[in-house]
Amino acid sequence: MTAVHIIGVPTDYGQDRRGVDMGPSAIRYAGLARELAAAGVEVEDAGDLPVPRAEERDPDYRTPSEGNAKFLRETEDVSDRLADAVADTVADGATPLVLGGDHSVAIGSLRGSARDADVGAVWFDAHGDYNTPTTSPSGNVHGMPLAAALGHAEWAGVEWANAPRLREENVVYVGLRALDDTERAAIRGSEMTAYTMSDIDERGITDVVEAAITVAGDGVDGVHVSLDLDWLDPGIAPGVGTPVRGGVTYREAHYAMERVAESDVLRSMEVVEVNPVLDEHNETAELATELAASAFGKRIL
Ligand SMILES: NC(=[NH2+])NCCC[C@H](N)C(=O)O
Ligand SMILES: [Mn+2]
Ligand SMILES: [Mn+2]
Repeated sequence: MTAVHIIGVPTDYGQDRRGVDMGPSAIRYAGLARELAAAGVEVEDAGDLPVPRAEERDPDYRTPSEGNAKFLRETEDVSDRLADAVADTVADGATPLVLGGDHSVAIGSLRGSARDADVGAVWFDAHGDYNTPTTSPSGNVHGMPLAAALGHAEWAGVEWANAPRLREENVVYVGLRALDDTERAAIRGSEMTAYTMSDIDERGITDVVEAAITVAGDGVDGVHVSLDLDWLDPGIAPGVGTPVRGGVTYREAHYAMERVAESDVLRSMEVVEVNPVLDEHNETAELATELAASAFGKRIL
């Protein structure tokens, strides 16, 4: 029986809209533990990592070399603690399910997951999250975690942010549709594999997800799945801070998560960017809960 440990990370340091720190509560309230148990996994809720409120901190405390990256010191602190929690969970033989918070939590998840093993990653997101403190148009670290983990450009050698055993060759995007110009160029120049929404239109979700899991899992010990709720169409997932029209449908999303479960390569997972302040009747949190259950083996029949 798969054991899943839930780790809440109520952080909103990575972007400008308050409320995403309530994501872990909203997802739990939507019945996450019950849904996972129904999917046949043994669930343990490890609670939330303590995260000081952003209002008590100074976003601009940084050295000039850190460029345009807000709350970088706070993000370092959260990432360090999350990396330890994720690595310890994996060492215990369980699968960590990290609840964001914004997508900056991926820095800690990836670093922890790739501490003692080679890992790949599938990034289900509208965005590339491949900015650096100097290329970022917003200064928001939630637009940077993949570049941080891979040590791209100014992120190279930033020890707390790099995932030691994650290689570009094993990183795959699914569902991209909103990239900044410098970010687009960087992704093109990288060894990562990127499937856009057009690829899903053309090839279908079945084909794209199959290919993504194969590439991410090639020659590694396990795969990290990063699920940003803005991957879905905002019509069904309105509770996100940076919505982009033209996302995947309810069934496409479930199918993708069902394939994740079947592939049996999942080492760690995170569900991020649920913002209850922007949500409608908790429907985005409910969707996040359902999708996590599918990723951990919930089946229709
Ligand atoms: N995880 C996210 N929702 N990321 C959105 C990033 C948006 C934009 N590319 C930025 O860097 O600011
Ligand atoms: Mn996104
Ligand atoms: Mn993202």
